Amino acid sequence: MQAKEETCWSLDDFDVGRPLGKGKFGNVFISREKKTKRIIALKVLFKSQLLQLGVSHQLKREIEIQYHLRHPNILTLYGYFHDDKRVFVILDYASRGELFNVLQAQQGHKVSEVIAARFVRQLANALKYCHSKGVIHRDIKPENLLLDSKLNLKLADFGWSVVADHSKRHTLCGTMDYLAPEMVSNQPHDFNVDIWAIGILLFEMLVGFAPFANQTGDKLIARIKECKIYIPSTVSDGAASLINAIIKKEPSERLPLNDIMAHPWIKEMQENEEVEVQKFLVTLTK
Ligand SMILES: Clc1ccc(CN2CCN(c3c(Br)cnc4[nH]c(-c5ccc(CN6CCOCC6)cc5)nc34)CC2)cc1
Repeated sequence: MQAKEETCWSLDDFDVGRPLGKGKFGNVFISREKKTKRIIALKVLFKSQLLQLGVSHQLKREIEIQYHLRHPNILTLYGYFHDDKRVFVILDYASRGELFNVLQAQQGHKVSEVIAARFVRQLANALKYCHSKGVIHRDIKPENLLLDSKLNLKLADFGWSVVADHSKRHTLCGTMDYLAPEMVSNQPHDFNVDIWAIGILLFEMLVGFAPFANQTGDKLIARIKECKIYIPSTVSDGAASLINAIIKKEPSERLPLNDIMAHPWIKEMQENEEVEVQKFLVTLTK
C-alpha cells in the first residue's frame, strides 16, 4: 500500500481482526485495508490513557520519525488517524511477530550463530540508515524487533527515539537491561547507545539471557557501569570478539556500524545463511 501523501484514513477503511498484542497505552490488531486487501497492523491508543500518562509527545515523535523512515529493516508506518477517543496508527504487519517471542520459543531461548549474525547485520543496516538521518532509536530490545515471513528483521517502536542534536538528550528511557552506561548514569548520550544495544542483543541471542539480567535496581546500574560481562565458552571466539568490541564503557570506543557489518565473524556466518534461514523457518510454529 503506497503511503499516499495527506491521505485521510478512517476506521471504515479497515476490517479489524484479532489483537496481536497489548501494550501499556493500547492494543495492536491485525487488520486488512478494504480497497487493496493489504494486511496491516493497526495500533489503537486511547487518548485518555495518553493524556493521563503524559506520553502524547512521545506518540507524536514516534509518528513523525517513523513515518519518514523507509528501509527494508524498519517497520513502515503508513499513516495515522483519530476519532474522539482513540488514535490509530497504520503499520506494516510482520507475520512472525516479535523476536522476543521467537527467542522465548527456542531451546535455551537462543538461536544459532548464523541466525544471530543475520539479525545483527540487518539491525546494524537499519541503524546506519536511522543515524544517517540523525535519528537515535534508544530502545533497541527483542520486543521492538519484529520478523517478517522471510525472517527479515524489522526495527519497530520509535516511541523513545530522538532526532540527535548538540544538546544531547538526558531523559532516561527504555528498560534497564539494554541501557548503556552513559544512560544509566544520566550522562549526555548519542548514537553509540544504539551500538551498545546491538552488543547486548548479540549476547542475549547466543547465551539465552542478557548479560546484566537477573540484576535489579542499583545492583543492575552498578553492573552496567562496571561494564564487565562474562561470555560463556559455548560462544565462538569470533562472536565473543565482536561482543567485546561493542560492549565498551567509553561510547566512542564501541565498534562503529560499518565495522560491525564488515566483522570477520559476520562475514563468515553469512556464507551458509540461506540454508540456515530455511531450516529455522521450518522450526517456527506457523
Ligand atoms: Cl500500544 C502497543 C500494543 C502492543 C504492543 C506490542 N506488540 C508490538 C508489535 N505488534 C506488531 C506490529 Br506493530 C506489527 N506486526 C506484528 N506482527 C505481530 C505478530 C505476528 C504473529 C504472531 C503470532 N505468532 C507468530 C510466531 O509464531 C507463533 C504465533 C504474533 C504477533 N505483532 C506485530 C504487536 C504488539 C506495543 C504497543
